[in-house]
This record gives sequence, structure tokens and C-alpha cells, in this order.
Amino acid sequence: MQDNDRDLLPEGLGDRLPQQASASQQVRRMAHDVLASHGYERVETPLIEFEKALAHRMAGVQVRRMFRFVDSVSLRMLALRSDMTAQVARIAATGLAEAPRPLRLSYSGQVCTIKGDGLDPRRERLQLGAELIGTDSVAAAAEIVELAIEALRAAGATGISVDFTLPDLVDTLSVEALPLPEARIAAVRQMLDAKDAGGLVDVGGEGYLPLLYAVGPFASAIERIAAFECGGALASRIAGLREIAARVSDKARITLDPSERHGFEYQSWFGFTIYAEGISGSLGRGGTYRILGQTGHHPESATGFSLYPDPLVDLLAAEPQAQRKLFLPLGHDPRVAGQQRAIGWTTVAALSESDDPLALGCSHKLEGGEAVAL
Ligand SMILES: N[C@@H](Cc1c[nH]c[nH+]1)C(=O)O
Repeated sequence: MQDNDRDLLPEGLGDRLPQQASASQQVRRMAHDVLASHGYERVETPLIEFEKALAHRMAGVQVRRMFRFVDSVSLRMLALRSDMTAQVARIAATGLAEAPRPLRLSYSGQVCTIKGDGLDPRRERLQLGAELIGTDSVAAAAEIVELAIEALRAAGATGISVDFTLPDLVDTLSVEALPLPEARIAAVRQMLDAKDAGGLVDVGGEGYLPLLYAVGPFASAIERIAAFECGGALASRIAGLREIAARVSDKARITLDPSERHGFEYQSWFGFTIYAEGISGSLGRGGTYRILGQTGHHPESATGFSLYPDPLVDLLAAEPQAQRKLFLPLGHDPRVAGQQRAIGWTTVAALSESDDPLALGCSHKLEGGEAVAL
């Protein structure tokens, strides 16, 4: 490394300066208050774990996105957490295996991936979420979507919209309704993901074409998928989606994209992505999934969501903030200063005669025991 490189950070990693750090703190506090008020108890998890523990708790988790390295103490492979849901699932399957169900847990922390996601180059992101463990019912899914909207709104997001999807759609339909040879399933999924009608036909998935068109505002898209209804294979899912949409449609704009799978590595019958006005890209996603237990134990159903609020933090940090800071001149009475802090002032104490209140961002000055505007 050259000498002038020593202050650089690796690609996709960055600091948060005071304004951003304070916006991040605010987003976290407001969202956690909502989760706590709905009975979701907070857990904290380690930054690094055995790779196996992170990768094998849910089917479909991809380890190639994780930073991995060998632990010189245990000589085993470790990974930096890339998704706290897997850690919360581990807690539910081990330390809290005997806790009553449904179990409601919440979490937040930094997560890392080797590469950014789509157009977002960030490799470290704040993740904040809630997991409802012990059920993947429609009622659980509706609670989780509602909670994600409420948490995001409390954190300062506006114009929220939610896009519903059916992550295991191809697996469900290919069993009987629209049979596909095992070898074709991955290709059909890929063409649906890419929204490539021609490609879908080429790989023998023409029966799946109507799914490409059942996209858009929920009310009309669900009618299209209901019309496509293949032998009742999707009936319970369609009814479930309608019920969830009915619960949240006054809180957010709802759309449907039944074949969207981006970011849904392990979700089962239901998934959703959440967006807000003024923010390009999504702010989080969630859905139903199954937690694999210890060998010999049954998997456990669960539902949850994770927000990735960094773009919201950036947006809030860019808004001009009225500074209300009180300058305490040299020789001020510390008791009076304490009283001012107790009623809400942020104080900045002079350390020398040359300290300039305006340059230090103060709006007021303590004079004769009072806060006087500068
Ligand atoms: N952790 C998942 C979202 C999720 C939480 N619970 C269920 N799904 C993600 O980040 O994509």
C-alpha cells in the first residue's frame, strides 16, 4: 500500500459524519420504538460466526456473498454476518427453543457483503428488522407487513409502497399444475426473473407466460393471476394475498409482481419489498420462511422483515436542521448550565477565550443565567 493510500477506505465502505450519524440514530430509535411497542423484544448478535451457522439455518442462503476467513483459534471457517435473520433464527432454534410461540424478536446492526446490491455499491449496510417465529400464517404475514410500514413511517419515510411476491411460485406450480422437468426449473425461474417472455418460451415455460403479465397495482394484478388459476394450485395463496392487502391498503400503495425473486433466497409462500418516495431502490424486504432446527428436529415456520434504511438516513441527513445549541462562556455557573441541559438544551462549553460560539455552531449564548439568541 502506498503512503497516500493509508487514509482510504476499501470500496463500498464509509464513515458517517455527525449529521448522518445523528440521522441514523434517529431512524433506529424511532423504528425500534415501534417494534418494541408491538411486543418485539430486542436481541443482539455477534458480528462474526461460524460460516455453517449462518449458511445452513435456512435453505437457499448463498455463502458466496459473505466475507469468509479461517479462525486462527478454532481453525474453522468464520463469516461476517450478511443477514441478521439467520442469526435470529439460530437464537430461536437454540437459546430460545423453549420460549413460548409465537416468539417476537427485533434486531439492528451493520451487515456486510462482498459486493453491493444492484446499483447500490455499499458493502456495509444497516439492517433493522423483526422476526415473528412459530408461524407463517396470513395473520402473521399481515402483522409483519403492517409493522414494516409503521416502522418505516416512524423513521421518517413517506409515500410508502409495498410490492408483494410469491417466492416459491415456480416450485409450487411445477409440481403438478404446470409440470416442468427438474432440469428446466432453474431456467424458467431465471427467465421469469429477467421478465424475458421470449426466453421463457425458449426454455419450455410458455405455460408460465401469464405470470409475466400479472404485474402492477394489486387490485388488477391479483385478478389477472386469479384468472390464470391453474387447478386451484394458487387458491390459498391468492386468498392470503387478498387478505394481507386488505389489511394494509390504507397505509401504503400495494403492487404485485408474483414472479419477482430478487433478494428472496429463502422465503417461501409470501414475500414483499418495501419502497418510499424520493428513494431509488428498495428500503427492505421480508416474507415467510422455514428455520431448520437441530438434526432430527422439525423445521419451524417464521415470518419477518428486514429494512436497509441507509438511503433514508442519507435523505434525512441532507435536510437542513435548525441548530439549537447553547454556548457556555468561560466562568459560567455549572449549576445553571445543568438546568439548561435538563430542559433540553445542548450545551457547548468554552475551553478558552478564543472559542467562537458562531463558528462552533451555537444559536444561543448563556448570559445572566438566560439563553440569549446570538
Ligand atoms: N432478512 C431478509 C428479509 C427477511 C426477514 N425475515 C424474512 N425475510 C433480507 O434481508 O432479505
